[in-house]
Amino acid sequence: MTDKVFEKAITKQFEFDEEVASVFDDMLNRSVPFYKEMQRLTINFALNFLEENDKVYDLGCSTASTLIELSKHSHSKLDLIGIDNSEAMINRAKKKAKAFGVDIKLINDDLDNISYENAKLILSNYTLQFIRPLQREKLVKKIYNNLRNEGIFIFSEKVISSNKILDKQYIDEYYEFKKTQGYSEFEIAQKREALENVLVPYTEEENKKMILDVGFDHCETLFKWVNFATFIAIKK
Ligand SMILES: C[S@@+](CC[C@H](N)C(=O)[O-])C[C@H]1O[C@@H](n2cnc3c(N)ncnc32)[C@H](O)[C@@H]1O
Ligand SMILES: O=C(O)C(=O)C[C@]1(C(=O)O)C=C[C@@H](O)C=C1
Repeated sequence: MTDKVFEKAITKQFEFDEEVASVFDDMLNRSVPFYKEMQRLTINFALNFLEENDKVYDLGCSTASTLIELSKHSHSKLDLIGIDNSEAMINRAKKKAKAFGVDIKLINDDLDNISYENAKLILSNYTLQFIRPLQREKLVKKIYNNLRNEGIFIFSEKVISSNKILDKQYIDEYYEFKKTQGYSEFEIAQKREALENVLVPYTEEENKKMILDVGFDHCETLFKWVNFATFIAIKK
């Protein structure tokens, strides 16, 4: 279904509710530049590190697109677990996984309430940005603690620039992208307002610092388009 969520005047902050979930795959494809390429890279790099029966968690899995693609491309049997606190997203994820014949454990809960023990790989694309900064640091520490030695964390985030002039250019460039995807200036402005204080982006450097501060041995940028970045972090 096509995303028309912000064609009408907004009455509340952005939420991953039934209305958003029903158009989410289209929303993400049209709102995140190179989303499909980012997903392809996430999967290819993930597969380099995975072996038979490894445990893989997707934190904020939404409709389970990434886990379904990972499963389709893996030659080994993997233990796939997706977590999302939006019931509407998890319901869609369950239907999609069934339709694709993919075995994924899908859990409708807050990321705080679940242990990701013994994970070889943790994925989290465009989810940390929705976690309050204090909680975010705690969650990243938990991710580190739950990963096995030599475990991998791949995550993507909307990012800002610490340079005010460049940051304004980032935003302008991103809104130009949204226009090319068929969003009107009204829809863009409405969504911007709805996301205010809900999506809290860090700079690329702040993201890397947060990762290294909790103990990861290595963190680097795998992919970046202006204000969207994908990172890979390795635990020793
Ligand atoms: C932008 S979407 C993620 C997109 C998805 N990773 C993908 O690539 O298709 C963010 C997701 O995180 C979920 N989320 C946000 N905060 C959460 C929390 N505290 N616990 C669990 N899920 C959360 C939302 O419900 C939403 O589905
Ligand atoms: O920042 C925006 O305007 C976006 O649309 C980005 C973004 C994201 O990065 O998650 C925000 C909410 C939706 O989940 C889809 C895309």
